[in-house]
Amino acid sequence: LLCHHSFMPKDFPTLQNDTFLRAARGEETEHVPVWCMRQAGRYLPEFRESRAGKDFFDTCRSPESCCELTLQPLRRFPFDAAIIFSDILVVPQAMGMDVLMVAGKGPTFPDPLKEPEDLQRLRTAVDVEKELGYVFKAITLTRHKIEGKVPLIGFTGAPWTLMAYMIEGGGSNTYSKAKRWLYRHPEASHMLLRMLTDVIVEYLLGQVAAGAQALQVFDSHAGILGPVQFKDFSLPYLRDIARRVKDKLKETGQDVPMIVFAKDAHYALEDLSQSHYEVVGLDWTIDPRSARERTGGKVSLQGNMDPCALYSPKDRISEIVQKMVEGFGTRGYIANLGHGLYPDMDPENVGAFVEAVHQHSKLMIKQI
Ligand SMILES: Cc1c2[nH]c(c1CCC(=O)O)Cc1[nH]c(c(CCC(=O)O)c1C)Cc1[nH]c(c(CCC(=O)O)c1C)Cc1[nH]c(c(CCC(=O)O)c1C)C2
Repeated sequence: LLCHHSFMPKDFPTLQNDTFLRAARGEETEHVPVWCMRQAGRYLPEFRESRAGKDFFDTCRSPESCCELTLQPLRRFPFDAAIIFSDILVVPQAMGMDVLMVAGKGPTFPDPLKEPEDLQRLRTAVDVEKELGYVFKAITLTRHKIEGKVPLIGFTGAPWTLMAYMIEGGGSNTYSKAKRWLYRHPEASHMLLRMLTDVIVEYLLGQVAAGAQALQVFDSHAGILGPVQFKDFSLPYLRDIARRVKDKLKETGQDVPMIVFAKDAHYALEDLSQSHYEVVGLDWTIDPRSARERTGGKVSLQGNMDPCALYSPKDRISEIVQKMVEGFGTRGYIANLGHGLYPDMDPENVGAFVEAVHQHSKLMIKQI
């Protein structure tokens, strides 16, 4: 990897607001930092306009488009972090699978994995620089264009979540095709999860070399697994990713906070807090105070307002935010939603959410 990326000084602008990075490390801040999953998304009219008539994955392959879409929410709201516009499904593409974005349906694999023999169709040694270099270019460009206003987050899908899409061929209610593999083909499942893990490690290291200042791993479909299957088929790979990325970064003296978001995996909270990630992301089904107790102050927490709370009037949003911040406490806390923004949400209410986090937390921190 070193020889590919040739850690050339990229002369990035100086970071002016490191609140998000300090909170990730559990350090003191003047306010609680806040960002939203899917903050670069369809709830913004300017996003819909930029994306209009263009293929989704063509957009992902254009560093200029990714940069513009990443910056759009920052022009409207004082978010404390940006997340690079891309998608988790670029990794299966890099491994040789076709993925199309079908309007009104979502991501679709025309030829999903059906049986273990299909693993032979996947590229074994993936050259991430060749297959995913466009993401690295987007990150480097965006890191320049963000002008040091806030840190830039890179991300990946977790092995289990990507495996689920590769077998289902798209979204699903039951994920029964993918879960069938876990019960019927455990060895092939582990082989696929290992292949994904290897690509993901290189992919995340490439993102950091390109300029990502934090990394989030999305295990969006963790909740469809129970505690036993999560321990067997997801957790070991999540841990392996953090361990290998961190060990490699240490060699070059880099320290990049990592966030794990295993949606609906409340049963795994204790394990997740001891899986080498600085931050554990939470969905809205977990009570803030009990999340703190169960993670024992070992990690920072991120989350977890129900996205649908954004349908409330603004004064109600402010009350909900206040309770949430009181529940988590202001130290080692990054405010976010429990999942992504939906396309029909009112940008004004997103602004109210961000403002409420800043306002309430500033007051609370002053009183400490
Ligand atoms: C805005 C967007 C994205 N992907 C998709 C869209 C909507 C389609 C469009 O704009 O045309 C399709 C798009 N991509 C995906 C889906 C979900 C499909 C399904 O499961 O039914 C859709 C509609 C798959 C996907 N893609 C992603 C996840 C993990 C997070 C999560 O759980 O929501 C998942 C599961 C990650 C993702 N995806 C995206 C980002 C960057 C923007 C940001 O967050 O601000 C990120 C981080 C961008």
